[in-house]
Amino acid sequence: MAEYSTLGSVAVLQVNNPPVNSFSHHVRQALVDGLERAQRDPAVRSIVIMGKGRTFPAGADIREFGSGAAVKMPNLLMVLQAVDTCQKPVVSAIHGTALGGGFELALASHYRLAVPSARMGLPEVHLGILPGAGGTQRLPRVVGVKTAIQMITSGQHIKAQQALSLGIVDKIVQGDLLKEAVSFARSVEGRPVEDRRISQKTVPEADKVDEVVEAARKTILRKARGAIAPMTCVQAIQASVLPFEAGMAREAELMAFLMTSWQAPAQQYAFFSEREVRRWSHPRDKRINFKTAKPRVVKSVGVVGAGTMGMGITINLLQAGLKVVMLEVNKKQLDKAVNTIKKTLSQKSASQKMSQLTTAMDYSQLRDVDIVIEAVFENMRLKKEVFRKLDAVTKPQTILASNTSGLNIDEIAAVTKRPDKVVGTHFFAPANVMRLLENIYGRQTSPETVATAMQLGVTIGKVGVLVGNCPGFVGNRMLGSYTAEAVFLLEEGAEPQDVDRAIEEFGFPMGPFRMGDLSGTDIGWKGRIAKGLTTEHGPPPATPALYRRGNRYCPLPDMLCMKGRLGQKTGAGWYRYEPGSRTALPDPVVLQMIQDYRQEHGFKKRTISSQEIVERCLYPLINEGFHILDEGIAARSLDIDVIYLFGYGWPRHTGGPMYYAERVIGLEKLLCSLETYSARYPDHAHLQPSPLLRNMVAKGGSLAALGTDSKL
Ligand SMILES: CC(C)(COP(=O)(O)OP(=O)(O)OC[C@H]1O[C@@H](n2cnc3c(N)ncnc32)[C@H](O)[C@@H]1OP(=O)(O)O)[C@@H](O)C(=O)NCCC(=O)NCCSC(=O)C[C@@H](O)CCCCCCCCCCCCC(=O)O
Ligand SMILES: NC(=O)c1ccc[n+]([C@@H]2O[C@H](COP(=O)([O-])OP(=O)(O)OC[C@H]3O[C@@H](n4cnc5c(N)ncnc54)[C@H](O)[C@@H]3O)[C@@H](O)[C@H]2O)c1
Repeated sequence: MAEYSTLGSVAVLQVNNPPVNSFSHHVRQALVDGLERAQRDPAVRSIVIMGKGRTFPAGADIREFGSGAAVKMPNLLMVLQAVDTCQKPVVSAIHGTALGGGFELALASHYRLAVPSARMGLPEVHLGILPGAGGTQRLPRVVGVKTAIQMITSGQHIKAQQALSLGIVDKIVQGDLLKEAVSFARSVEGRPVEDRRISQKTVPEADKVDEVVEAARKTILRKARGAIAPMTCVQAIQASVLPFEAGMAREAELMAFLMTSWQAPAQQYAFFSEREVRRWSHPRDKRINFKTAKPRVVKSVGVVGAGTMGMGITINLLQAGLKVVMLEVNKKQLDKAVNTIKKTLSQKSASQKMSQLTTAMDYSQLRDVDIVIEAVFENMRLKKEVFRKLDAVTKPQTILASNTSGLNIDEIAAVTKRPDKVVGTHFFAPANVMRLLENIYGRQTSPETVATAMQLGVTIGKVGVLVGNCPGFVGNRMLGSYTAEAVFLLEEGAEPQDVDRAIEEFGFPMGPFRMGDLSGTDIGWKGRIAKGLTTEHGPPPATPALYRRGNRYCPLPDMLCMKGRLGQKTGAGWYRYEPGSRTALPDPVVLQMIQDYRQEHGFKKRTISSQEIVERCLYPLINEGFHILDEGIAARSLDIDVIYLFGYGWPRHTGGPMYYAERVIGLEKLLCSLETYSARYPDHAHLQPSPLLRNMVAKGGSLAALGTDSKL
């Protein structure tokens, strides 16, 4: 609702709809009623609108979309029209976050005040829509088309001070917001409101709009990669040079187009799923769930191994204000890590944050930490050795976590006397940037240990997802079938750039081969050597070239590594790189290597369409997701989607692999395609449809109903 009160001549409308004061139908109704009442009351000479509790309204109530409630009268457009055309000055007083429709309400008001900590913006693009309550028409009238495009297509929040410099906010007020807003409202009473209406202004430098739009179009099309909302936002902004009513009509038309697209519900699902993963639970052990399991307090963390991951994890922990003891066996590496950490921490707080860091080469220095995160080489023998040491030196209550990318957590836990306190905390590179934290419980991990790992994720600003233990866990296990199929496509005729292009057009920031070059082609190679699938010099003796343990195997990635082509770090991988450049250039050497290989093994080169590339790479990945759900490794399909959205660059506008499978491809079609491909390639095990997928197609039922994500 919106609470109505008066303070002398000022009517105050306080939106009260926790948690974020979104514009649910009852709020809209109360605002319209409140405005009418204030208009009617001769004693009222000005109006203040603000949010109660933590924030100014954060926009439309997203849960109303698709339910019919968003269009129930009065809709948000009508509320804002009432504000804009009000004959008495309306002042929006902003604290917290004025987002989407909330910010649009502020723009429809005649004056805007903000506290210094307030932030504002139009993040609708992340929900697959546009600011459809006049945001695309009013914002350019204040800041110009260029800045409006930048703000709206990025969805970025700006701070109060920046809003002031852009002319969005009239004044930043210190102290009590209500008191300040009422005093400001009194000061403008009796002044004409006509020239305060943004809707009546014209867009600055309107004659340059087409030029600005054309420049923006190129960048956006390159960045948006299949998402339709960003460019549609630009089209709406372009219409802001028209008379206001005509621009609003264009905005409404484009909003309707987006609202009825398949991408908007996918992005809204992604928004809620990101939040839903906080309500984690073990699919079978009732004690392990977010409601009852209590975390231990973590103030200090040990990080073992100061390589790529240990360094990133340490930066992340320091940024969150935690104390860190970083241990490394190699002194040179330790010094290098300290230097990198210092450089990465922001100048302003570097020295304070660095004072929280202790470096160590002796394990006994870890004795007092609350949790240790191990990030040494991916080698089971070494991990066991490290965990034995950690078990011996740390306090009995210290939690021992491993950042392994996929080794068995139970096997690691078994070498300690505290298997209940052992957990997987799988960070993604670069660990201080990537938002995902895949937390893995083992057979004996206690509820308290799981809760502590999940809470640590919250403390350090990660999106934490809880999963079970299996080789590769959820993310890397699914990725295995994707990368395997990508190299099979090379055998048949595709070139690395064909595969990458198709996957990037689908929406990934990078295809599998460019990605491989970035992370280092030797990561997978070392893993395959450790598993005995290959050796540094080729296949193990007496091994058929194209099979391993009865499964189809493509040795091309091993051959690449044997040539010393380890990716960007060696200047050559699947592509070649000019010195100092990260641009992937197709390399005739690699293409010849692939061609020779095809000839040697009797593969006939054929042209492979982008559609086949996408299906052959993504369908087995999704199929593995079904196996994972079937085994209870992921509790819900949304957990898998969030892992892929935040850890693997899966395009957000498709909702994530499982959402995409069910709502965009359709399970029946997915099954049918997998059946076709597995009939064509009977020895590609990952193309065999999962029993769960078959079952769901046969019996019906939704992915959401398998888990607890019934709210979505
Ligand atoms: C606000 C935040 C920054 C707060 O972050 P914080 O981390 O503090 O908290 P959480 O993110 O955890 O959120 C807490 C809690 O609140 C839920 N929530 C947040 N925002 C909303 C919201 N806007 N609506 C509903 N629920 C919300 C969140 O899910 C959490 O609850 P949970 O149970 O999940 O844990 C941060 O939350 C944030 O960034 N929020 C989103 C802000 C945003 O994106 N705002 C824009 C919303 S869209 C909008 O405003 C559209 C308008 O521009 C235009 C509307 C025009 C309408 C025109 C007429 C109708 C035409 C439409 C046709 C419809 C078709 C149809 O329906 O059929
Ligand atoms: N690099 C990635 O992209 C990535 C992503 C996710 C997870 N991981 C996992 O993180 C772990 C670390 O990977 P990385 O890429 O940071 O490796 P890295 O080779 O960059 O660093 C490992 C560090 O561990 C140190 N070390 C070795 N033995 C040690 C010991 N006994 N005690 C203390 N330090 C020791 C090494 O000197 C080295 O600096 C691995 O398990 C890996 O699978 C890596």
